[in-house]
Amino acid sequence: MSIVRFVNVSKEYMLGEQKVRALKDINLEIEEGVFLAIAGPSGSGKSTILNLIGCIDTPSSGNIYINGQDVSGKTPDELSDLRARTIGFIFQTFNLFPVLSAEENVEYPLLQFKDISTKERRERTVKFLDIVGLAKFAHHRPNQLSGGQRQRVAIARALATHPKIILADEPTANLDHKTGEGILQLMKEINRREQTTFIFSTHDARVMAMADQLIHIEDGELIASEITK
Ligand SMILES: Nc1ncnc2c1ncn2[C@@H]1O[C@H](COP(=O)(O)OP(=O)(O)OP(=O)(O)O)[C@@H](O)[C@H]1O
Repeated sequence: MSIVRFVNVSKEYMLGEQKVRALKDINLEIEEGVFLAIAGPSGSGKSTILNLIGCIDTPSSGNIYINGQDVSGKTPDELSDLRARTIGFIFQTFNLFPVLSAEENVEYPLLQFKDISTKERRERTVKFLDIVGLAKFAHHRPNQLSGGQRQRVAIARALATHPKIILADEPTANLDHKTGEGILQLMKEINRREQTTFIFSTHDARVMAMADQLIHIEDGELIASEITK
Protein backbone atom coordinates (compact mmCIF):
# COMPACT_ATOMS: atom_id res chain seq x y z
CA MET A 1 0.00 0.00 0.00
CA SER A 2 1.20 3.53 -0.73
CA ILE A 3 1.78 5.56 2.41
CA VAL A 4 1.07 8.77 0.44
CA ARG A 5 -1.12 9.16 -2.63
CA PHE A 6 -1.96 12.40 -4.48
CA VAL A 7 -4.77 12.25 -7.04
CA ASN A 8 -5.07 15.31 -9.31
CA VAL A 9 -3.91 17.64 -6.53
CA SER A 10 -3.79 21.38 -7.17
CA LYS A 11 -3.05 24.16 -4.73
CA GLU A 12 -3.71 27.83 -5.24
CA TYR A 13 -2.88 30.73 -2.97
CA MET A 14 -4.33 34.21 -3.14
CA LEU A 15 -1.65 36.88 -3.04
CA GLY A 16 -3.70 40.09 -2.78
CA GLU A 17 -5.87 40.01 -5.89
CA GLN A 18 -3.60 37.58 -7.67
CA LYS A 19 -4.01 33.82 -7.76
CA VAL A 20 -0.75 31.85 -7.45
CA ARG A 21 -0.93 28.25 -8.68
CA ALA A 22 1.62 26.59 -6.42
CA LEU A 23 0.80 23.00 -7.57
CA LYS A 24 -0.86 21.88 -10.79
CA ASP A 25 -2.62 18.56 -11.06
CA ILE A 26 -0.09 16.43 -9.20
CA ASN A 27 -0.44 12.63 -9.25
CA LEU A 28 1.97 10.83 -7.00
CA GLU A 29 2.40 7.57 -5.10
CA ILE A 30 4.95 7.08 -2.35
CA GLU A 31 5.59 3.58 -1.04
CA GLU A 32 6.07 2.91 2.64
CA GLY A 33 9.71 2.76 3.80
CA VAL A 34 11.19 4.80 0.95
CA PHE A 35 13.93 7.47 1.30
CA LEU A 36 12.60 10.09 -1.07
CA ALA A 37 13.92 13.48 -2.22
CA ILE A 38 11.84 16.26 -3.76
CA ALA A 39 13.99 18.49 -5.94
CA GLY A 40 13.19 21.64 -7.83
CA PRO A 41 14.12 25.32 -8.11
CA SER A 42 13.16 27.90 -5.51
CA GLY A 43 9.41 28.55 -5.61
CA SER A 44 8.62 25.36 -7.55
CA GLY A 45 6.28 23.97 -4.87
CA LYS A 46 8.46 21.66 -2.72
CA SER A 47 7.37 23.10 0.63
CA THR A 48 3.75 23.14 -0.54
CA ILE A 49 3.92 19.38 -1.20
CA LEU A 50 5.47 18.77 2.24
CA ASN A 51 2.83 20.94 3.93
CA LEU A 52 0.05 19.00 2.19
CA ILE A 53 1.52 15.61 3.16
CA GLY A 54 1.97 16.94 6.71
CA CYS A 55 -1.71 17.97 6.87
CA ILE A 56 -0.72 21.53 7.76
CA ASP A 57 -2.39 22.70 4.57
CA THR A 58 -5.22 21.32 2.43
CA PRO A 59 -5.46 21.09 -1.38
CA SER A 60 -7.61 23.46 -3.44
CA SER A 61 -8.73 20.45 -5.48
CA GLY A 62 -7.95 16.74 -5.76
CA ASN A 63 -7.53 14.09 -3.08
CA ILE A 64 -4.70 13.19 -0.74
CA TYR A 65 -4.49 9.83 1.03
CA ILE A 66 -2.13 9.51 3.99
CA ASN A 67 -1.65 6.02 5.38
CA GLY A 68 -4.81 4.98 3.51
CA GLN A 69 -6.97 7.81 4.87
CA ASP A 70 -8.51 10.43 2.61
CA VAL A 71 -7.64 13.73 4.29
CA SER A 72 -10.27 15.76 2.46
CA GLY A 73 -13.39 16.24 4.51
CA LYS A 74 -11.56 15.77 7.80
CA THR A 75 -12.12 18.38 10.51
CA PRO A 76 -9.12 20.40 11.77
CA ASP A 77 -9.15 18.27 14.96
CA GLU A 78 -9.13 15.02 12.98
CA LEU A 79 -6.29 16.34 10.81
CA SER A 80 -4.26 17.36 13.82
CA ASP A 81 -4.76 13.89 15.35
CA LEU A 82 -3.69 12.19 12.10
CA ARG A 83 -0.67 14.50 11.96
CA ALA A 84 0.36 13.88 15.58
CA ARG A 85 0.14 10.10 15.21
CA THR A 86 1.55 9.67 11.71
CA ILE A 87 4.01 12.47 10.89
CA GLY A 88 7.27 13.80 12.30
CA PHE A 89 8.77 17.09 11.10
CA ILE A 90 12.37 18.25 10.67
CA PHE A 91 12.99 21.86 9.60
CA GLN A 92 16.03 23.55 8.07
CA THR A 93 16.08 25.98 11.02
CA PHE A 94 15.80 23.09 13.53
CA ASN A 95 12.91 24.80 15.44
CA LEU A 96 13.96 23.72 18.92
CA PHE A 97 12.76 25.46 22.07
CA PRO A 98 15.76 27.52 23.21
CA VAL A 99 14.88 27.35 26.92
CA LEU A 100 14.51 23.56 26.97
CA SER A 101 17.37 21.07 27.16
CA ALA A 102 17.96 18.54 24.37
CA GLU A 103 16.06 15.85 26.29
CA GLU A 104 13.17 18.19 27.12
CA ASN A 105 12.90 19.11 23.44
CA VAL A 106 12.68 15.43 22.50
CA GLU A 107 10.16 14.69 25.25
CA TYR A 108 7.95 17.67 24.45
CA PRO A 109 5.80 16.22 21.61
CA LEU A 110 5.09 13.14 23.73
CA LEU A 111 3.32 15.24 26.38
CA GLN A 112 0.26 15.56 24.14
CA PHE A 113 -0.37 11.79 24.25
CA LYS A 114 -2.31 10.89 27.36
CA ASP A 115 -1.85 7.17 26.59
CA ILE A 116 1.96 7.37 26.95
CA SER A 117 3.07 6.94 30.58
CA THR A 118 5.82 9.04 32.18
CA LYS A 119 8.07 5.97 32.23
CA GLU A 120 7.53 5.29 28.52
CA ARG A 121 8.15 8.98 27.78
CA ARG A 122 11.46 8.92 29.63
CA GLU A 123 12.52 5.66 27.97
CA ARG A 124 11.79 6.95 24.49
CA THR A 125 13.66 10.20 25.16
CA VAL A 126 16.77 8.35 26.31
CA LYS A 127 16.52 5.84 23.45
CA PHE A 128 16.22 8.40 20.65
CA LEU A 129 18.88 10.76 22.02
CA ASP A 130 21.14 7.71 22.08
CA ILE A 131 20.22 6.75 18.50
CA VAL A 132 21.28 10.19 17.25
CA GLY A 133 24.50 10.00 19.28
CA LEU A 134 23.66 12.70 21.81
CA ALA A 135 23.27 10.78 25.08
CA LYS A 136 26.05 12.88 26.62
CA PHE A 137 24.39 16.13 25.59
CA ALA A 138 20.97 15.45 27.12
CA HIS A 139 21.14 18.45 29.46
CA HIS A 140 22.54 20.92 26.96
CA ARG A 141 20.35 23.69 25.59
CA PRO A 142 20.27 24.34 21.82
CA ASN A 143 22.65 27.32 22.08
CA GLN A 144 25.21 25.00 23.68
CA LEU A 145 25.09 22.66 20.68
CA SER A 146 26.51 22.86 17.14
CA GLY A 147 24.22 23.11 14.10
CA GLY A 148 24.63 19.41 13.34
CA GLN A 149 23.89 18.48 16.96
CA ARG A 150 20.77 20.67 16.93
CA GLN A 151 19.55 18.89 13.83
CA ARG A 152 20.20 15.56 15.58
CA VAL A 153 17.99 16.70 18.48
CA ALA A 154 15.31 17.60 15.92
CA ILE A 155 15.61 14.11 14.38
CA ALA A 156 15.27 12.47 17.82
CA ARG A 157 12.25 14.66 18.54
CA ALA A 158 10.64 13.70 15.22
CA LEU A 159 11.24 9.99 15.89
CA ALA A 160 9.98 10.00 19.49
CA THR A 161 6.30 9.81 18.52
CA HIS A 162 6.98 6.71 16.34
CA PRO A 163 5.71 8.38 13.16
CA LYS A 164 5.22 6.45 9.92
CA ILE A 165 6.51 9.39 7.87
CA ILE A 166 9.20 11.96 8.59
CA LEU A 167 9.04 15.15 6.53
CA ALA A 168 12.18 17.23 6.28
CA ASP A 169 12.17 20.63 4.55
CA GLU A 170 15.77 21.15 3.36
CA PRO A 171 17.23 19.52 6.47
CA THR A 172 20.82 20.24 5.44
CA ALA A 173 20.39 23.81 4.15
CA ASN A 174 21.90 25.44 7.24
CA LEU A 175 24.74 22.96 7.70
CA ASP A 176 28.16 22.76 6.12
CA HIS A 177 28.55 20.01 3.57
CA LYS A 178 30.26 17.45 5.80
CA THR A 179 27.79 17.92 8.67
CA GLY A 180 24.87 17.81 6.23
CA GLU A 181 26.11 14.55 4.78
CA GLY A 182 26.37 13.09 8.32
CA ILE A 183 22.77 14.12 9.00
CA LEU A 184 21.57 12.50 5.77
CA GLN A 185 23.54 9.36 6.56
CA LEU A 186 21.91 9.18 9.99
CA MET A 187 18.44 9.68 8.50
CA LYS A 188 19.11 6.91 6.01
CA GLU A 189 20.33 4.50 8.71
CA ILE A 190 17.14 5.13 10.68
CA ASN A 191 15.08 4.70 7.51
CA ARG A 192 16.70 1.33 6.81
CA ARG A 193 16.49 0.10 10.40
CA GLU A 194 13.03 1.35 11.43
CA GLN A 195 11.40 1.37 7.97
CA THR A 196 10.26 4.95 8.66
CA THR A 197 9.40 6.68 5.38
CA PHE A 198 11.53 9.84 4.87
CA ILE A 199 10.44 12.56 2.49
CA PHE A 200 12.75 15.56 2.19
CA SER A 201 13.18 18.54 -0.09
CA THR A 202 16.58 19.67 -1.27
CA HIS A 203 18.54 21.82 -3.69
CA ASP A 204 21.71 19.82 -3.17
CA ALA A 205 22.67 17.29 -5.86
CA ARG A 206 24.75 15.28 -3.37
CA VAL A 207 21.72 14.95 -1.12
CA MET A 208 19.56 13.90 -4.09
CA ALA A 209 22.08 11.17 -4.86
CA MET A 210 21.33 9.48 -1.53
CA ALA A 211 17.62 9.07 -2.27
CA ASP A 212 15.84 5.85 -3.33
CA GLN A 213 13.31 7.87 -5.27
CA LEU A 214 13.69 11.35 -6.72
CA ILE A 215 10.79 13.62 -7.62
CA HIS A 216 11.43 16.70 -9.75
CA ILE A 217 9.01 19.57 -9.71
CA GLU A 218 9.15 22.75 -11.71
CA ASP A 219 6.69 25.60 -11.64
CA GLY A 220 4.20 23.51 -9.65
CA GLU A 221 4.28 20.58 -12.06
CA LEU A 222 5.66 17.12 -11.52
CA ILE A 223 8.13 16.66 -14.35
CA ALA A 224 9.79 13.40 -13.31
CA SER A 225 9.63 10.70 -10.68
CA GLU A 226 12.46 8.20 -10.83
CA ILE A 227 13.35 5.24 -8.68
CA THR A 228 17.10 5.55 -8.30
CA LYS A 229 17.83 2.52 -6.08
N1 LIG B 1 1.13 31.23 1.88
C1 LIG B 1 1.34 31.55 0.61
N2 LIG B 1 0.70 32.59 0.03
C2 LIG B 1 0.92 32.92 -1.24
N3 LIG B 1 1.75 32.26 -2.08
C3 LIG B 1 2.44 31.24 -1.56
C4 LIG B 1 2.28 30.83 -0.19
N4 LIG B 1 3.10 29.75 0.02
C5 LIG B 1 3.72 29.53 -1.15
N5 LIG B 1 3.34 30.41 -2.10
C6 LIG B 1 3.79 30.44 -3.51
O1 LIG B 1 3.66 29.13 -4.04
C7 LIG B 1 4.78 28.80 -4.87
C8 LIG B 1 5.47 27.55 -4.34
O2 LIG B 1 6.10 27.84 -3.10
P1 LIG B 1 6.90 26.78 -2.22
O3 LIG B 1 7.24 27.44 -0.93
O4 LIG B 1 6.14 25.51 -2.17
O5 LIG B 1 8.22 26.56 -3.10
P2 LIG B 1 9.60 25.82 -2.76
O6 LIG B 1 9.90 24.97 -3.95
O7 LIG B 1 9.50 25.15 -1.44
O8 LIG B 1 10.63 27.03 -2.68
P3 LIG B 1 12.02 27.19 -1.83
O9 LIG B 1 12.97 26.18 -2.39
O10 LIG B 1 12.43 28.60 -2.15
O11 LIG B 1 11.68 26.97 -0.38
C9 LIG B 1 5.65 30.04 -4.90
O12 LIG B 1 5.31 30.79 -6.05
C10 LIG B 1 5.27 30.80 -3.64
O13 LIG B 1 5.47 32.18 -3.78
